[in-house]
Amino acid sequence: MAFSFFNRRKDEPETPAAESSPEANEPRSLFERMRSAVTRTRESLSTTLGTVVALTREVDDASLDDLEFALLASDIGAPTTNEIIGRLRDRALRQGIASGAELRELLKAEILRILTSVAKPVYAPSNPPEVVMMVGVNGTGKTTTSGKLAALYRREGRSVLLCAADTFRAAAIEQLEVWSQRSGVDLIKTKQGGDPSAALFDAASAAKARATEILLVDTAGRLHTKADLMKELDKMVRTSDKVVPGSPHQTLLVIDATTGQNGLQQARLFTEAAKVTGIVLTKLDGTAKGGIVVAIAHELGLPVRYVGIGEKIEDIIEFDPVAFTESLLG
Ligand SMILES: Nc1nc2c(ncn2[C@@H]2O[C@H](COP(=O)(O)OP(=O)(O)OP(=O)(O)O)[C@@H](O)[C@H]2O)c(=O)[nH]1
Repeated sequence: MAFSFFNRRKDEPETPAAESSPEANEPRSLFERMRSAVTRTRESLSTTLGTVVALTREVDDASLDDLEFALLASDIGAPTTNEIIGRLRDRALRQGIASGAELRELLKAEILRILTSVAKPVYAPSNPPEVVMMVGVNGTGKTTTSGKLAALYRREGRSVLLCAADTFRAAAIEQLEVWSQRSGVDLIKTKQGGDPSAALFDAASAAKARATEILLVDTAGRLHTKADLMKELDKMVRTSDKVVPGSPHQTLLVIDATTGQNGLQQARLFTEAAKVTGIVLTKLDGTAKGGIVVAIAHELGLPVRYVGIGEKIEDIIEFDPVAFTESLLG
């Protein structure tokens, strides 16, 4: 289990919370940060779950119906909820589960099973750079995630380069420039309205020449239905492969957790059009729809790699199925 600690760099801006509370300056464990990120989902789940799995309550059809309702309310979605409830019903009958506490443990095991079944290790290529592209619809947090990841990898001691290939949105390049300064990571860019593949060509060539370990590519927001923008994405992939054969090594689809089932639907259509290797789920901090993590794993078969838990530079954590499940139901 990767319960790692993250420290704020000295030159990063402090938050108002950090100024007012001495504990806020202490590095928090991944588990604590995950637990705080899913607070709203946990609270919403536990209102119903609390009564369903109260120690004394018997496991019957009515309690399973209540549980089904609680799971749907957290945006786990109908197909995933049905699968979980079906398996819980079987096991409750087979194993003679009589108490809510045991049912809670079974539920945790089911969620963990779904999340770990899609977890895959990421292997860096033998020759740098590893090219990682951020893709997704508008406003999900691609630029912010690129900046946060640049800082995270830097803190881990890896060399990083940023590429501003979102030449579409007016402020995207300037926004990434700010993240580049904050994280101390160089940025390769072109002008607004320029060809994103040209920026990527330059960035991949520079990363190769400098033997930079990771090249993070921020791309423009696009819908899978916009044929011209999807063609542009194809061109970027081909360009990347030409400069660094076999790349991009990772294509991370950035999804906004607050959009819940809508985000899942967008993701489904997006994965059909682009070769997505993993998910970054942003804005988990502001939503009671954290169950979407489980739906993504079950319905898309894709691992969630990172979750965004706020707007600050350190507000990103590597997704850990055990930490997530314990935070939600522990
Ligand atoms: N609370 C919270 N806000 C976030 C998180 N990630 C991103 N945001 C905010 O979401 C908004 C959109 O983020 P951007 O990074 O600009 O989104 P984008 O995907 O690059 O946008 P386009 O280029 O238009 O597609 C910004 O206000 C971010 O601060 C997160 O994990 N939590």
